[in-house]
Amino acid sequence: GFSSYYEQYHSLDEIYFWMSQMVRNYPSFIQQILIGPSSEKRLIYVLKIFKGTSPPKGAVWIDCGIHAREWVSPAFCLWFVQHLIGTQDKVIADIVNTLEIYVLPVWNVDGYEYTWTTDRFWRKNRSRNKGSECFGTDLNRNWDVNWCGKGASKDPCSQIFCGEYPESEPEVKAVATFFRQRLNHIKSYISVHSYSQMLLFPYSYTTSNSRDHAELHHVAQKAVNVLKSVHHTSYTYGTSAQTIYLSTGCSDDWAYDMGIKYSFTFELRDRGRYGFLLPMHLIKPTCEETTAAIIEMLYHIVKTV
Ligand SMILES: NCCCCC[C@@H](C[SeH])C(=O)O
Ligand SMILES: [Zn+2]
Ligand SMILES: [Zn+2]
Repeated sequence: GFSSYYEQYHSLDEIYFWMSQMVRNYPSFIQQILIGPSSEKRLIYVLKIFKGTSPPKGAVWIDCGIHAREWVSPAFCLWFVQHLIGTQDKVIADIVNTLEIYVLPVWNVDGYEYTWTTDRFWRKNRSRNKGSECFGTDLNRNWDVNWCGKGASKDPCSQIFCGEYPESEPEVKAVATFFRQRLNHIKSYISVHSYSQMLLFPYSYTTSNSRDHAELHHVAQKAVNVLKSVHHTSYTYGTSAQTIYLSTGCSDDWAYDMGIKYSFTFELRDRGRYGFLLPMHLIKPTCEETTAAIIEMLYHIVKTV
């Protein structure tokens, strides 16, 4: 049937144009924030969405496209922004009138472009590695939290190369700086990946539970139940190390240890039938169920501020 703009994958240039159009069409609700350059000097933009008339009580952060080949992730961020702006839903109104929503539609801009031009299965960024023919660092292993321990690699040719040192990558430095400038303002960190159908929360670097395990487990359980109610999609959920694998230098563990309690990572559809090549016709159901889950989480969070 008719496939709208939001049921297709879009190139980096199309997404830059989309961002400029959203800011032009909704200047009172959406602002574009330049957070820094990528290693190939492309620009990384965050959209800030807020509809409140009184000052916000806090902010939440959602990033997409940290891993280049996970195309449904940026597709979700575009869908989610459109949904926040386009619906009159009371729950959403409550959220966007109370919290600022920061959305980073494509984090790994160089890698994403590379998957459109050269290698559909590229994961890392495209920075040069000294003394190696291999390019790229895994932006989800480059954070200053148990950096380069188990579940990361010091081999520049590895898909999980941790980088030369913590925050060595401009894409990571840009987001880390953004967070350090807003630490007590940002209440939640949500990172959107694919694929596996999982909702994960700290820790990745240890199988131990965090001090907020009970609450994070409760929020994840409710979110997964809401997600399932939309199209019967089953998700597993739990701490990363207990649910998927041990990994160090991850963005969500870093955010949590910086004091951002509500720190989550989504692995969207599917479970391997299509994997990273999720067909266009599955973008809509995937985004509908994920939006419902995240709205449920934000509704929980907005009641705590
Ligand atoms: N700490 C992040 C949750 C566990 C790993 C997530 C996946 C997404 Se592709 C990874 O970065 O390997
Ligand atoms: Zn990923
Ligand atoms: Zn993944």
